[in-house]
Amino acid sequence: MTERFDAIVVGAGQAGPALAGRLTGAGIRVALVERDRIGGTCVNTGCTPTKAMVASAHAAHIARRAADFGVSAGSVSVDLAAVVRRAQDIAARSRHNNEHWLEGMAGLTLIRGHARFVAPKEMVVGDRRITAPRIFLNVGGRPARPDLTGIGSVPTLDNAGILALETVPQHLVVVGGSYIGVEFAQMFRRFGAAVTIVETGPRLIGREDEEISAAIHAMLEAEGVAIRIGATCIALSPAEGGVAVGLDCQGGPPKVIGSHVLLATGRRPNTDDLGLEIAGIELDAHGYITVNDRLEASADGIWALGDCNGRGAFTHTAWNDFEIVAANLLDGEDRRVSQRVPGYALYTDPPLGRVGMTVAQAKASGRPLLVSTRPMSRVGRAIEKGETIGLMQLVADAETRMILGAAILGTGGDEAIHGILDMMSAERTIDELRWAVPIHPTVAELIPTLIVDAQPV
Ligand SMILES: Cc1cc2nc3c(=O)[nH]c(=O)nc-3n(C[C@H](O)[C@H](O)[C@H](O)COP(=O)(O)OP(=O)(O)OC[C@H]3O[C@@H](n4cnc5c(N)ncnc54)[C@H](O)[C@@H]3O)c2cc1C
Ligand SMILES: NC(=O)c1ccc[n+]([C@@H]2O[C@H](COP(=O)([O-])OP(=O)(O)OC[C@H]3O[C@@H](n4cnc5c(N)ncnc54)[C@H](O)[C@@H]3O)[C@@H](O)[C@H]2O)c1
Repeated sequence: MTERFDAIVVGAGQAGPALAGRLTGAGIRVALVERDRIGGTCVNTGCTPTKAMVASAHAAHIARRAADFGVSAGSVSVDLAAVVRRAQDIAARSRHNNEHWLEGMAGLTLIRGHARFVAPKEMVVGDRRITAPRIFLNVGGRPARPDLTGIGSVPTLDNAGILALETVPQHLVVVGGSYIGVEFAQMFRRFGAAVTIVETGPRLIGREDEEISAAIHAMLEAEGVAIRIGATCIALSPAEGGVAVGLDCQGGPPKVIGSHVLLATGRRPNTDDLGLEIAGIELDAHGYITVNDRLEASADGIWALGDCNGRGAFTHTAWNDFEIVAANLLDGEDRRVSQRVPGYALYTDPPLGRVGMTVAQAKASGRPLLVSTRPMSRVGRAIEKGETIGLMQLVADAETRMILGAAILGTGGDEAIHGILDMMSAERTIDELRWAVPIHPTVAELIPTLIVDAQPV
């Protein structure tokens, strides 16, 4: 027998549960289907445990640097099992809070299992058949597994597997020098592992401006991370003491031997096992569900939210997708994903806070620009904290005076960037931001100075 609901939500990651909450609150009967752990990637194997581990790595780093601050801390050692336990406990608390909330949600039927379309508005989950006039897909993504020669012949780690390690690897080879790769590389170096990053591109985190990539490269090298850029991992094979990582590279040895290998070569959407073709739901060339500006898919009555729609790759973008869909359906609003000012942080230490365009993107747009850059070594708060690595940079349109983008790589950069992100969201000009009176001593207090110092490009 087919069970009828007013709405089906597939995936209890970052958008699904919140949407279920709003829908049930409006008297809509919802089936929420989750095949794995409530909370999805962010809570279980992404943001939450990794940022908890970044905090442990920071503690080890500061303890080693204690003498710089006139403090004696003795010798520093890291108990990885305790680090991981702490991170897993924090993730479990978050997951349990979510589970508790969903289990008590009036009007919600929580179904455990893998959902798949069998007709345009009908899905099967195990031996249950469910149908609803509206279906919301929040199915997220998973690590891409590159097609490397010999990949099946050796053990490899991904962002989930690495959270199960109990001892510090002797030598961790990180394949992929982008967001996931550099966060894990720095933290495992600080836990005491030898670390080598192997990156195909000519620089780390290639989507950022060259100055940012260069500063992060220098910071990691200064901590002892070996970096092989312009080196593509093409093969993996067993070697004495671990894994041989075969490289196609211009310079340097064609092989790196590590005790462990982390694959951080990107993510792919969970859209290949949903039966989307049966429902007439179109995908783009990379497997993301095609959506319009209101996050409606190509088939009537279907929405796609979060990482699976390719319009964002972050927890806050998944959450904003929920806000857009809920506001449009329940509050009579006309919210669109194109209204979102894109921002994110990379949690190296110090972190990179980013919003809007890079300087390279702004230059490519052909506008007249104002650009301003300040090294963190000229920021009082950073000097006082003994953390002067990094820089802050802002780019604005010289004619309209609108801020186009900014980066703050430095202590507190993930927080300070909001001073600019909020002004961009409110569509205010640099002239208005210039007259803010920020608090001293902070990193954000230099934002008006950045504006005063901006030069035409
Ligand atoms: C290591 C790492 C660190 C990260 N750090 C950050 C960070 O610091 N900040 C940040 O903003 N983002 C970060 N991200 C990205 C962030 O985790 C994702 O953008 C976010 O989780 C996306 O949420 P989502 O709801 O779209 O998908 P997910 O959280 O992936 O949730 C999708 C859910 O759908 C379920 N599902 C899939 N298919 C089906 C099906 N057919 N039937 C039933 N259930 C199904 C899955 O089991 C999963 O629970 C990180 C990611 C990784 C991997
Ligand atoms: N702080 C955050 O918000 C945060 C942190 C981690 C991850 N994430 C999310 O996770 C997503 C995925 O991150 P990611 O870093 O895995 O992917 P990515 O797509 O950003 O980068 C993958 C990197 O791997 C390299 N690569 C691919 N194949 C290779 C090979 N064979 N040899 C060497 N290098 C190779 C690519 O050149 C690229 O630099 C990000 O887009 C981001 O949204 C966010």
